[in-house]
Amino acid sequence: MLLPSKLSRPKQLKNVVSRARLLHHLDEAARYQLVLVMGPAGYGKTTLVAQWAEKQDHIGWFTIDERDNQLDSFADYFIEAIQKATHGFCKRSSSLTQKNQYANLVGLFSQLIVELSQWSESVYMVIDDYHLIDNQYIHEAMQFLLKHQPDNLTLIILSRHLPSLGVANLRVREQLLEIDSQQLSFTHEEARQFFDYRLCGQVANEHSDRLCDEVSGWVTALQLIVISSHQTELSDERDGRALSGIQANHLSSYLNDEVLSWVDYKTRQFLLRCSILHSMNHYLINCVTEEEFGQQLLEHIERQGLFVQRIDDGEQWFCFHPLFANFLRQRCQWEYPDQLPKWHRYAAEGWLHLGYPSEAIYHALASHDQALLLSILEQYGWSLFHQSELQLLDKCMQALTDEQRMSRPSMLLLQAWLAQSQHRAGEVGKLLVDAKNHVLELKSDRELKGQFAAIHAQLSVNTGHLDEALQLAHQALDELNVNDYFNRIVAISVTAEVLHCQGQLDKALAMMRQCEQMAMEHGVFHNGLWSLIQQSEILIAKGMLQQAFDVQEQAFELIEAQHLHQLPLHEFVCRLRSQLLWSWGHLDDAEKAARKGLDVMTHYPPKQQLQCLAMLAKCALARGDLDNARTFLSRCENLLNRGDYHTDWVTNTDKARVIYWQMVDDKLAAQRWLDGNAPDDGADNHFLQGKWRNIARAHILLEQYTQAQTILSKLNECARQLQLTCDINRNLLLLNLLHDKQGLRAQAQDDLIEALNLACRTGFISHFVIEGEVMAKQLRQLLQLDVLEPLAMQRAQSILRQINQYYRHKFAHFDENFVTRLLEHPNVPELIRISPLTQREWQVLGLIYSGYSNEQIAQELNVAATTIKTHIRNLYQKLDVNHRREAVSQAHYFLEVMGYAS
Ligand SMILES: Nc1ncnc2c1ncn2[C@@H]1O[C@H](COP(=O)(O)OP(=O)(O)OP(=O)(O)O)[C@@H](O)[C@H]1O
Repeated sequence: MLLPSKLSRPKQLKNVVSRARLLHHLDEAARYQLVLVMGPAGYGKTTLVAQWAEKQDHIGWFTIDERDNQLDSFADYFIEAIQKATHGFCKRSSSLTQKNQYANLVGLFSQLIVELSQWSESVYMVIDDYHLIDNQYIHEAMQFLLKHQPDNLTLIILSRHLPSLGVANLRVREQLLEIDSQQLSFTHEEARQFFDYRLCGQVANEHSDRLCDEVSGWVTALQLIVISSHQTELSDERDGRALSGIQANHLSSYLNDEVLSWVDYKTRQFLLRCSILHSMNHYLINCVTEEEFGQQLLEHIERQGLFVQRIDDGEQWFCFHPLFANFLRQRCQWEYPDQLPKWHRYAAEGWLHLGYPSEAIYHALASHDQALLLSILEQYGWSLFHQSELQLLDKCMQALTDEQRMSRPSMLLLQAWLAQSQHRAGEVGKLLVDAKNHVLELKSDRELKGQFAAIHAQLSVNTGHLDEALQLAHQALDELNVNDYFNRIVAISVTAEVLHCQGQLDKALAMMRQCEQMAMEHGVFHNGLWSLIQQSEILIAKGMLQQAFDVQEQAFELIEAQHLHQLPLHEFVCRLRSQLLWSWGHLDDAEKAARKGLDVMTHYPPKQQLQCLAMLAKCALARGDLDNARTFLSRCENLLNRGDYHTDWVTNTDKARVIYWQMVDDKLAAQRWLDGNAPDDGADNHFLQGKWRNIARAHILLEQYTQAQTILSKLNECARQLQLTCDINRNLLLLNLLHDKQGLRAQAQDDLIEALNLACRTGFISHFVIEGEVMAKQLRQLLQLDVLEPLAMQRAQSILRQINQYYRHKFAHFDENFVTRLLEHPNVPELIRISPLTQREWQVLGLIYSGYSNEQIAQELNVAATTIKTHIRNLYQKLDVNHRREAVSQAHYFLEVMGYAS
């Protein structure tokens, strides 16, 4: 009695993803003798072929189980499937099987071949799960069939591993069509569709793509993700992130039942041991498994469809499917906890032999063999540092004891540089004290003293101790070996930084270029990147923004070429790029660069996000988007309260805060901030200039004009003396604000004209835009007076355009906050309080005041012109005015009452 289910193709599930690229491939099947669809468990073989089979007329289907290793069972099902495909045409073969009248399978197939060759149509015979066949007679009979089969027959075999069917020969004769696991893997597009069908569009595309990559396109894993998401009852707030974890027990049971329980003891041991390797070649396999023929065993495993993937064209390197590897590693941990350290040690030694220290370290850490770890670090620690393996090295340091580190000055130095490169200044200071107290050689070993002096110099310049930094840098250069390029470059670069801070920009720039050249020549790319960053800063200070942009490009290229993406310095470049783009008014791109900086910092403590968050706040401010600016600034303030920062970091953040307070007229916050701010002496560099400017802006907001005037005059004098062009440009804008507030129109106008002329060199836009309507009003006047040079005029027009685009209608004067305060003001007419304008009407009033026509207002607010007319009619009524001019003067009055218009 034959089971019908084994003879019919599986019913298609609902919502099957149609895989056109593979179906198209299968459409070629008739031209081949054999189609082999091969891939590990659950890769979608059956579903694919069943989907294709749906449209075929003459197709037989035979799903194998273990019992079909018996010849008569195999024969019965095979012939019956052919009968179904040919509508009972092969009567003789069928009768032979029914009566069991054939000597052997080859004999039966001979008869079948004769009968089939008389059938006029193409016929397909699908055999699913062929990997379950281990009877050699069946393989031989199948080979016989393949050799003699008539042209109209195509066998389609689905198997988890390579069947013993003489496939190589068919391949050479171009009689084999293959679909392998790589082709069967779901593409991003297919995975998106898969999730769409099952979770109704709840998974964002990027998330679906990431999941697809994580499971290497293995559809069963995608299925398990969906099942897990149902079971964790995410229905209400089902979101992509919650789907990330496949329930481990589902996956384990699947892999255990479908894969591991089928393999023999030796293979199982081999798999478990190899699983500790994230990638492997024959040498590593032999090391870890202590087998001589590891590679052959692995290839055997690959043929069995045990989730082994080749990862290079040279076919030397393999890895397990990531989920299978995790599963095996977990098993290994449970079953062989005592053996694991030893196996990891073998792996570490193997990787070292092959010259891959970072892989070796990973295994040395897992083996808990500190002696091994130390010896690897002593040999390769510095080269790994220069290759930016900072996090791995940090882990190593944590794994060593204090004594182990103290007794080796080079370890201590390495640890200090690790902390330095990741902005952990406090830790660097502590390590330097430890070195001084505990490292005996430090007193006598000149070279070592020089190395410690170099890092100490770097720490000193970062913490603003310029004299000390300079003295230490000189000491280092004096004591260091001439070949110690890394430390010599540090010492020179510190000297250049000091010069930069002292305002000696040309000298600083030349020295930084020298550092860059040395760094590139000797392959110390961190330092190369650092000197590019510094050059960019100096060029910006000199007002040469385009050159700074080009240097930043070089920095990005270096990051790309030397894979420095994870380095905190990468964030520095992104942030500088963001600042520059912000200055030029390219706010979308500035925002993108800042977000990229945040991405770089994902793996570092949140503290280090401060600068990029401040940049995002500045982008929001330039757009007049106060809500968003507030959100970013709150995050900044949380971070500021939690740690100490470099002055520059605080200054940049404070800049955004003070501008925000100016925009929302928060005098209290400004006063509080001013009270807690102890200013430094001098303003020889852009850090200090920026710090003073923040203070001056706060004074202006608080109407303490004399203090502001004193600060700004000094700042500008110093900036002019040192030719800090960008700072002069910024100072002029603040002077303009101050003079405007003081009613000193002529002076304000002179400041603005000079600022605009300078902006033709610096390219500044946003510095003007953030001053909002006060700036717009003055620019309009200047344009009307026609006193600007052509280039300055163009700049003024672009600034005006941006203020109009981002800012004017959202201008703080007419936002909700402003209106609330206005209505509380005693000088506001009673009529406005009794029948106040709606928020929209205030907005329209703001635009009328800013000189917009009705059509322009309609465009700006994206409504019909007739709607605007209604708003205007209503607001005229509420303000008790009869025409536009009166409305403008009423608006002007409100602004005046609140201290804005002059
Ligand atoms: N095109 C598809 N669309 C949607 N789901 C699919 C698709 N292909 C496969 N699946 C899902 O993946 C699971 C495994 O697929 P399938 O049984 O076809 O794999 P297989 O490679 O034949 O597995 P085995 O090695 O166990 O025979 C199926 O249960 C199905 O839910």
